[in-house]
Amino acid sequence: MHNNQTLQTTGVELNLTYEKIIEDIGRQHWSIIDHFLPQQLVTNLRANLQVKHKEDNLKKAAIGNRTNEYIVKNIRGDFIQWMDEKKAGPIENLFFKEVQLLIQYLNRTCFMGILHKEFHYALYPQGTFYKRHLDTFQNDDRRVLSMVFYLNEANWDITNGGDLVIYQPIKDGENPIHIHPLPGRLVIFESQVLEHEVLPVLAGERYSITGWLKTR
Ligand SMILES: O=C(O)CCC(=O)C(=O)O
Ligand SMILES: [Fe+2]
Repeated sequence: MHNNQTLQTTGVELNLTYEKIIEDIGRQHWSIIDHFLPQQLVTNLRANLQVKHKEDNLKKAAIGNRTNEYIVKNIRGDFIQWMDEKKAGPIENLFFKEVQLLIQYLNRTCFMGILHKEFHYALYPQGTFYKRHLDTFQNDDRRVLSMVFYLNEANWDITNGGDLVIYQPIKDGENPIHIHPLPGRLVIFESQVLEHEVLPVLAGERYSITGWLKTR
């Protein structure tokens, strides 16, 4: 998407993690980065989510946009809470700082024009899933990149299920990519291009933060 000349003229310091994301997305529309967030931050964000759950502050996720929502249990079964950056505490501030650094890099090196972001915590109890969908179906064509940060316990076992499946279009058909929701892992993909689903959680509780980088 750019060359070193661009990097020099924009005065951005080369960052290999961000470069990998840009390169992966250019080639295949998605990227996986393990240990994107520091481990302690993952632990603290998970604790935040568990407290919200315990205090009954999570709401059943809905389909539709934020002003016109309806709950359809056979499409998605997760519980969510939108994050409010203005009310963020120290832990969430660290999270938003990490996201902002990536946005700055994308805007300066690839001129992606990302102006907004929105994130929510998500908890999938055992037995829940999110059927195949496109993230821009919710009347939101401003979503450019989808990001999912997995916050599962360190001992999360892949037999717990809850894999994210990304349906990568190929020449004659599609190639399903199975991604385990391992703690500390970030998955980032093009919201307008890739259909995906969350397979049923077979055991345990699946924790994450999901969000979107948006234009306009
Ligand atoms: O949690 C995941 O792996 C994906 C969630 C998702 O697709 C969504 O919230 O739109
Ligand atoms: Fe999605």
